[in-house]
Amino acid sequence: MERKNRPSSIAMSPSLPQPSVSLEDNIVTARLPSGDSCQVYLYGATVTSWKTSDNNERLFLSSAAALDGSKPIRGGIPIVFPVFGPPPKDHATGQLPQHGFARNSVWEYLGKSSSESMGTKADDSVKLDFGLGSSMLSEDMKKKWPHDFGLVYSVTLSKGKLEVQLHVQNKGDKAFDFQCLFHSYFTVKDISKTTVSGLEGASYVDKVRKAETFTEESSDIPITSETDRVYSTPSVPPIVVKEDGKDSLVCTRDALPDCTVWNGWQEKIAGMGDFEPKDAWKRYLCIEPGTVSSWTKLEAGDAWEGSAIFEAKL
Ligand SMILES: O=P(O)(O)OC[C@H]1O[C@H](O)[C@H](O)[C@@H](O)[C@@H]1O
Repeated sequence: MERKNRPSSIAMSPSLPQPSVSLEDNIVTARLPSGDSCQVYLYGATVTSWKTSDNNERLFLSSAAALDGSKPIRGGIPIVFPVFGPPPKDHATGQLPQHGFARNSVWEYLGKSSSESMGTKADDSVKLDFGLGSSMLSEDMKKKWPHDFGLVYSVTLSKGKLEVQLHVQNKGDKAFDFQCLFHSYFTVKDISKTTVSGLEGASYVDKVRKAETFTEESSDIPITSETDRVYSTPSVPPIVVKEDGKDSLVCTRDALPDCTVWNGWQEKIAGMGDFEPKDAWKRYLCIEPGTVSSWTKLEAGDAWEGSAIFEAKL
């Protein structure tokens, strides 16, 4: 029957492109309408891929990286927590593995949120949250670091940018000390044409020169041999990687006063079983923002947050 005064159909606005997020085989993949994408393994909550809309892979991942949970992933952005490097034997972290347990624990995917578009424009960023708590550690690890803690790691992908943020909560009744760092491996086209600026005047511990402390004099540091330095830059200026004299990556930091600059060079990389191809030392540079030159003390019930934003320029 034909209805009188039939309401006219409501005009629908064409649906706007949204970020897509999937969880498959313990890997979270996010893609923006702009074409930017990232991939995060629940193992270590390690970001293993960050591609900008030009389809350029910004992170270096070794082709021999163990991706089966048998050891930390070589490449991408492993998370260092609660200790950087070999743990000092006389410290509460003394029994833990190199760089702690966060990079070789299985994290939980807590979900995604995207920027509010209010239906007026396409969402242009997506935030992925991952959690790790004391109850998720192996019995062995719990014994080695018997603290009640909660970590929330957020990875935010937006056009040309990747933000990583770590929230640390002390859920126990005793204070604990920690260090943390984002051990980011970036791709570079040619290490011999790569420099790092933003560190002039900073003091650094040079692990290649007997772990002695120096002051950086160069405004544009060339990487010409094995480099393994922990810079302390309390005023957190942006750190800029330049390729062929042009800015290729800018790293801005919040509450992360230190930054390691690492390239193992030919000989060191030759001895690393999970680093392939062997000539890839020419095509990667680790820029690792963190807080590692001293301990951060977290009182019972307190929380701490640190973050870094990586912006692709080229
Ligand atoms: O082999 P890993 O435990 O992953 O450590 C890889 C590198 O991490 C940091 O950058 C350290 O400063 C280096 O000394 C170390 O070689």
